[in-house]
Amino acid sequence: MQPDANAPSHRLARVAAHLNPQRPQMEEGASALRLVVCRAKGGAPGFKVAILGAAGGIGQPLSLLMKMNPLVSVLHLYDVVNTPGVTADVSHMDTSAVVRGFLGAQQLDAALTGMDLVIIPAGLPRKPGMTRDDLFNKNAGIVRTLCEGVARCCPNAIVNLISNPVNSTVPIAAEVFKKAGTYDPKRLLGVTTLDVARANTFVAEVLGVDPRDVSVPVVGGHAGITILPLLSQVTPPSSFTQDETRYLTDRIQNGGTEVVEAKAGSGSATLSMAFAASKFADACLQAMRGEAGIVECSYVASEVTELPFFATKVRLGRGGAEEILPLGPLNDFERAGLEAAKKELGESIQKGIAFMSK
Ligand SMILES: NC(=O)C1=CN([C@@H]2O[C@H](COP(=O)(O)OP(=O)(O)OC[C@H]3O[C@@H](n4cnc5c(N)ncnc54)[C@H](O)[C@@H]3O)[C@@H](O)[C@H]2O)C=CC1
Ligand SMILES: O=C([O-])CC(=O)C(=O)O
Repeated sequence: MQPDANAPSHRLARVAAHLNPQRPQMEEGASALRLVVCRAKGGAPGFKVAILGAAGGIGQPLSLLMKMNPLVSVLHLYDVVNTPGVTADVSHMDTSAVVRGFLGAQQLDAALTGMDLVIIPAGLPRKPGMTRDDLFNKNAGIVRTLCEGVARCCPNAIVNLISNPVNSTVPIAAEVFKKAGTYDPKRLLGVTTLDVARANTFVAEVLGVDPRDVSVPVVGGHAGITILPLLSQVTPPSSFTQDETRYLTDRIQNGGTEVVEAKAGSGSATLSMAFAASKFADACLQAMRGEAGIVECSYVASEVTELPFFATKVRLGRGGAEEILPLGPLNDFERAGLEAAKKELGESIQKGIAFMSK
């Protein structure tokens, strides 16, 4: 007969295991331990999600938002600093996900083992005057190390990669997974949802409508002119003057810089990014659960252009980006933008691939 983990004799042991899940021993017997592990591993319905860089500007509000997501049963928070505090704090929210913290490189594997979805906002943010590419030297190595951990410990997980420069870090992650023999292009998704959120917001402002009623496809990549909003494909169908098109395109392409300058040296977008990352992760989780018809923009391995990676709308499914949707009809302004975007994007992709062949 199964022992009852809720029996008074076992209750405190179960709580203790939650407080310190790395604890190798349980005082109250192995049978209770098995039950605890069963529940903590997702005995409750839901997915196991890890956030790498969880103590950062994005990581903290993203941890909060993922703790609120009913599709999450287990939430692992990993960083090289401050995870005990963030974990203690978030774990007091009375939502169902079980939260565990992991600190430092020696706990990376424990953080990743068994995860279904890994969200990566680890790495340096910009300061005024920097481009995203200026982050390459620091963040390329961080992304490589973390993705090596994913390949080792949860090779079937879906990865949502946020760390900049996304145009190069996604190709780096792909090379890591190829080297490890675990690469499935469908499972590696660069997060460009903030570009879409900004596009929806700025277009709604111009149209004088609620941003929740607006949907703007944003394609290409995630830096400057590689961010290409397709204003000709806005829903609800809308037309814009030339001035409006130039204003909107420029504002969407430079939305990140707008925040970096406003924060004046204290970082880049964190709150809107956590919101966007949580929206994208939720879309992935819903698709992983079998929900049909979920379409989001994402920077993925793609054959839509001659470049190996490109952001377009993708249809999400149980296995990640199951269908890459075409660009659709572009107007002259967008076609010119596409050519400029492809040139810069191609160089950023090559830089990522070259980093991994050193
Ligand atoms: N894809 C997108 O749309 C966006 C991407 N970003 C990027 O997200 C990244 C994070 O931004 P913030 O959270 O504002 O920066 P932050 O500096 O506030 O936080 C980064 C966190 O990463 C951690 N970290 C550093 N090395 C690590 C490692 N090896 N393993 C695990 N954690 C590590 C740091 O300890 C820190 O807690 C930046 O690269 C930024 O450019 C930011 C906004 C939007
Ligand atoms: O601009 C930055 O450095 C951060 C980012 O990617 C964004 O806000 O879109």
